[in-house]
Amino acid sequence: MQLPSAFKTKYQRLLGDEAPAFLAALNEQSLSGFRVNPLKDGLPQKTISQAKGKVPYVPTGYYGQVNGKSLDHVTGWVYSQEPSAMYVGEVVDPQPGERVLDLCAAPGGKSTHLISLMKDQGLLVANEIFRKRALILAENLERWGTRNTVVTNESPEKLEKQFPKFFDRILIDAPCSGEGMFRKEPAGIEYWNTDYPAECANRQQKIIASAIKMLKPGGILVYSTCTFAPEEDEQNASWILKNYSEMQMEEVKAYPGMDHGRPEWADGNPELAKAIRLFPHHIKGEGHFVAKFRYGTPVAEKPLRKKRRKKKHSNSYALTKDQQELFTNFQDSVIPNYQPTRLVLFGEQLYDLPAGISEIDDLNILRPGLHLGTFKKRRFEPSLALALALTPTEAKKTLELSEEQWRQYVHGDTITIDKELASGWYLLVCDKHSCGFGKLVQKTVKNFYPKGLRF
Ligand SMILES: C[S@@+](CC[C@H](N)C(=O)[O-])C[C@H]1O[C@@H](n2cnc3c(N)ncnc32)[C@H](O)[C@@H]1O
Repeated sequence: MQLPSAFKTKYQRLLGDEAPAFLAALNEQSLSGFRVNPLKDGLPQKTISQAKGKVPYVPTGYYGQVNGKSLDHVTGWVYSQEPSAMYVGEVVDPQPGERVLDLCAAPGGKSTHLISLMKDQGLLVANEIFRKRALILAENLERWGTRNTVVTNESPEKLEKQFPKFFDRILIDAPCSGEGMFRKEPAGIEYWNTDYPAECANRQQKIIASAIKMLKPGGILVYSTCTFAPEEDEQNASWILKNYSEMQMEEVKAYPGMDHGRPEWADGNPELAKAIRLFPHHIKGEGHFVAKFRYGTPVAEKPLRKKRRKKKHSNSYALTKDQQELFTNFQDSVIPNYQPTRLVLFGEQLYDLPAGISEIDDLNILRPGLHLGTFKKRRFEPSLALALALTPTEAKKTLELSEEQWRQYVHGDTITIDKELASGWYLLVCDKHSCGFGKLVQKTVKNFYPKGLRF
């Protein structure tokens, strides 16, 4: 790998004797990993059988690669994520029932991890500023099968106005100079110049300022980057401590192979050693920095009688009587135990909006919770997202597919079965993986797998 000479000189100066090992590690192969999905009803044994061991600091993490066309991947039982990046979610440590914001979330590695740790209870707002990337984020979260995640496509400045002092935890996985990913994504080297880290640091401070306004008293902010640059790492952590007297650093546990933050690379404040650094010459993974802060002390929560703003949307998202009946009929016959939190209608699309979020009018929302399906002329068509959010035991009507039939299904073919079954909607299941809905008419399963996802 051809590293810029100014980059090498910088890290020779900062790392001294360690620099040769550091620079040599950047010329080695990057490491792959994956996390398994605890929201699904079982383990992705096929993918796990090809793993190259467990990641010691992430209970759901493995070293190894995922086949993007495998049943495990397509149905969201695994997420491909670089091993160092997996530690960030563990540091955030979100709890079931909390309100959590992943402010820079696409493509969704950390969001899928956070909602798993939350056991899909509470509220995760996964935000991405760029629309194209936000669409990928929504798709990855859909595959993961989460009910309580809302995907927004907003700037941090816009969100701060909607959610003042709202979140228990916020993750800023900041857009950065990406030095830690050079060996995984060498194209990033082309953007690098000596001023780039300072430019990124400036942008990161604006994001941090917005995030702090959205933290509840006592709330947690985790700030992470995938760069080695002190300007974006310790110097930004120090900027937080200097500018926000309520923000205190919390110790991030350093597992074997992890380094502490380097106070001497900022203003010497010993608190900065509470952050951690992941260097590729010390750990099996790419470069990362993670710092954790607490915002003041918690105050007792007021009962929820505060009136935030007029609920002008309360009727605009409501279902008509006919639509309500169509959905209830589907629910009764296929998923009688599914209890929606709040049904909301966007055009013809029906969603289940998680509890805890009401301010949806003024936000650019790509996914207002779980997509349940679409109303067509006098019928309701359940979505792939709903299928992926259900375990087979949650459906009253399931249809077992062989792996070969599943391949036909994701290819868009109709499937013929040899049993006599009642016509209607079925949750399609292959080797315990819920994989979509199919409509049985006589012995033919009509294919509703989205055209854009077929392969
Ligand atoms: C490091 S990536 C996030 C990776 C993601 N957390 C994951 O684990 O998959 C940083 C994200 O920040 C977004 N971003 C860029 N500029 C931003 C800004 N000014 N405010 C908020 N997010 C921004 C990028 O588009 C990018 O998706």
